[in-house]
Amino acid sequence: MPTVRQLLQYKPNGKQIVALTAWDFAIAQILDEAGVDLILVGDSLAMVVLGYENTLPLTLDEIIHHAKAVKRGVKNALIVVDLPFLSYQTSTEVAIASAGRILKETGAQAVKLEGGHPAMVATISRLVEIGIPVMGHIGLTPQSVHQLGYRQQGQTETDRERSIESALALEAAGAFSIVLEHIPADLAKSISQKLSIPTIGIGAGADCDGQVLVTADLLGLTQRQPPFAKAYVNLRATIAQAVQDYSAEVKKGRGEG
Ligand SMILES: Nc1nc(=O)c2c([nH]1)NC[C@@H]1CN(c3ccc(C(=O)N[C@@H](CCC(=O)O)C(=O)O)cc3)CN21
Ligand SMILES: CC(C)C(=O)C(=O)O
Ligand SMILES: [Mg+2]
Repeated sequence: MPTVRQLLQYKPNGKQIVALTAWDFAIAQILDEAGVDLILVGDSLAMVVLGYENTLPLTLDEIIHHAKAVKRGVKNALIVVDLPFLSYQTSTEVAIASAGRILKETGAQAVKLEGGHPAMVATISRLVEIGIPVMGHIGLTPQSVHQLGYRQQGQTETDRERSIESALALEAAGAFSIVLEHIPADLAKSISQKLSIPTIGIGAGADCDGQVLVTADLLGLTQRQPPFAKAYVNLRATIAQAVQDYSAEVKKGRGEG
């Protein structure tokens, strides 16, 4: 079972980190049995599972409910849980209380917080100090959708420099890894080279130290997905076909359901 410490050995050993999101027992069990290194209970579940327009409405209670189910399905992978919008931004004390609830109530080993500005870096430093492993997340931070939209970040020179500064500050604060979302591949490569902790990319090119994807996108369950998300199977079509086959049998009076 990769602990946070073991995961840190991947980069020096030239090993890529395989990460995916999960939101319930069955999905978590399948990913874990397939050998995924890191399972993220991402707040994207607000959109792909709960049908919200963006990730903002998700509550701490809701993500804890899902993270507990995920934990029951996992034997080996490291479990990281997203802190939902406004469960950590208002003060370090609020962040400690929220992250503490996640570790205590779900059994997950780490939390992820969006942003790399000085106040967030200070909060992360305090969380790490009290024993809570933290994953950073910079570039496109979906909890700031009303300011950023879902456009690629890190395009201007100022923005590139700010991203690099944030990444270095997060590493110095003790983050064990950083998600780089929707930034140019050359910027992600340069950040990855500057850091000793592993970067996990999503829409950030191949030159990161690992990759993460929203599992609903990988499975072809989502109707609207980001341009960088690759579906490896079309489960929407597979499920629709199975439901049609079942319906046809029931209507003929030959179904068992
Ligand atoms: N299913 C799913 N997959 C994800 O990867 C994901 C979520 N949901 N929800 C939370 C965020 C939102 N993400 C997104 C969503 C859309 C784009 C997208 O369509 N970007 C376009 C145009 C954006 C615009 O201009 O508004 C692009 O070309 O960058 C990117 C990332 C990534 N995250
Ligand atoms: C896309 C990943 C990094 C995420 O934060 C999520 O799924 O919520
Ligand atoms: Mg998230």
